[in-house]
Amino acid sequence: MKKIVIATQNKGKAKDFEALLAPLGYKVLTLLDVAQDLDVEETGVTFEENAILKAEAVSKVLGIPVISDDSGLEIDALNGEPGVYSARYAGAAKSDSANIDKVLEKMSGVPENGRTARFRCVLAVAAPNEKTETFSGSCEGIILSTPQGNNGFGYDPIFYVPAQSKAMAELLPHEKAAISHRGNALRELQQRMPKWLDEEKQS
Ligand SMILES: O=c1nc[nH]c2c1ncn2[C@H]1C[C@H](O)[C@@H](COP(=O)(O)OP(=O)(O)OP(=O)(O)O)O1
Ligand SMILES: [Mg+2]
Repeated sequence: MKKIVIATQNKGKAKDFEALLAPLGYKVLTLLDVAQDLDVEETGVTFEENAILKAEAVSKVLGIPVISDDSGLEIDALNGEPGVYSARYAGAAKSDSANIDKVLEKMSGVPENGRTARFRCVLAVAAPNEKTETFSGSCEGIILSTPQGNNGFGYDPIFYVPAQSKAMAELLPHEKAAISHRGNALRELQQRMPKWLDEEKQS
């Protein structure tokens, strides 16, 4: 089976990537499997910058091609917050439930037609001696006023997907994969697969 390393410490992302890549015949490994303490500081101010920082740092340390994911939630009523700060919105401890509470508090009193938002995902593909490439995807939704559903991770319980008439956290992994920002970015990557990544398929 082909193996691919995703440069992430996030278990929720790992599950999303498994749902996306297992059907394509890839075994997904993450930093949780191969380099638990490899933590890259996210000093960029855009998803692209942070995705590139993570992919290049991890590819350099491991000496192999990797894909990184930098993603987050943009809420129109909050001028695009939490954006690139989504993981750290309620503090450095990176708590999903504290982040959700902070969003719900800031959005209290905002009527339904003003609760538009989107998830964004930028994937960066880096390899030793190759030019790093990025791919992006988004997914439109509405911020709920109470959490719904137990699947997924992060802000999924407060992100309503009109196209599915469900919260993201109510979708099954393959249903999320079909419509998510991460799925859309990965499909973009597949369309413009860097040759050297395609050739890298390990057995
Ligand atoms: O599908 C998603 N469903 C719900 N929430 C999501 C999703 N995708 C990103 N998000 C939120 C979670 C986290 O608060 C932030 C990502 O931050 P981000 O820095 O990219 O990831 P992270 O620090 O958790 O892991 P890592 O950097 O090791 O990949 O956006
Ligand atoms: Mg991060």
